[in-house]
Amino acid sequence: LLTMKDIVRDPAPILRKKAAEVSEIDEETISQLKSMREYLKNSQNEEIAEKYKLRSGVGLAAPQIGLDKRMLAVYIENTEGEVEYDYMLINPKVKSHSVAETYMPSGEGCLSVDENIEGLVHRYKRIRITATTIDGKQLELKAKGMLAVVLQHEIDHLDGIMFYDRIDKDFPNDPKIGAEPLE
Ligand SMILES: CC(C)(C)[C@H](NC(=O)Nc1cc(F)cc(F)c1)C(=O)N(CC(=O)NO)CC1CCCC1
Ligand SMILES: [Zn+2]
Repeated sequence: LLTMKDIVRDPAPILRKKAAEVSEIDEETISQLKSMREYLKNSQNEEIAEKYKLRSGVGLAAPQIGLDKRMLAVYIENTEGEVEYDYMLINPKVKSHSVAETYMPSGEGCLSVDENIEGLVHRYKRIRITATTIDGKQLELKAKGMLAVVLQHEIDHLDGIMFYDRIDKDFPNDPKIGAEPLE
């Protein structure tokens, strides 16, 4: 069971590395990716999160648990506890994206960053990605809104990019022209 002690904190070299492509989807890779998804699911369950002191997460990239592998998990429940997004992606790749940008109005955080860093992180409003799933199938995913933001944040982790790298140093809280806040 993954807990907060398994989550690598900034600054750590692995968080600044370009993660390696997953060449073979073996049993170990599948179980590692499942444990990442399980962390997110557990962290959104009140009793389990409380019991194991888990920070409630919506996405997790393999380097954040010390794995040099290009894979990520996204798990988002809505307020009624219904699953909205549930993905385990291997070798994800952004194939195209909108010109339009969006941002989380309250800024972003990160499970690997303990302090709050203020400022807007601009992301593409819509993205089209391809990835491989744990059953070895190719998947194409068109994402917008929250899912697009989470996927971009996690794919950045696979490229050694932290959310705060994308905050404007001079005008951190200024929305870019034409960017719409995530509703
Ligand atoms: C770091 C943390 C604050 C825990 C963040 N959670 C989060 O943003 N939850 C959230 C946001 C909403 F807008 C509405 C809602 F219902 C819940 C998160 O899990 N991550 C995952 C992470 O660190 N992955 O590496 C950071 C998010 C910032 C933008 C996308 C992922
Ligand atoms: Zn993060």
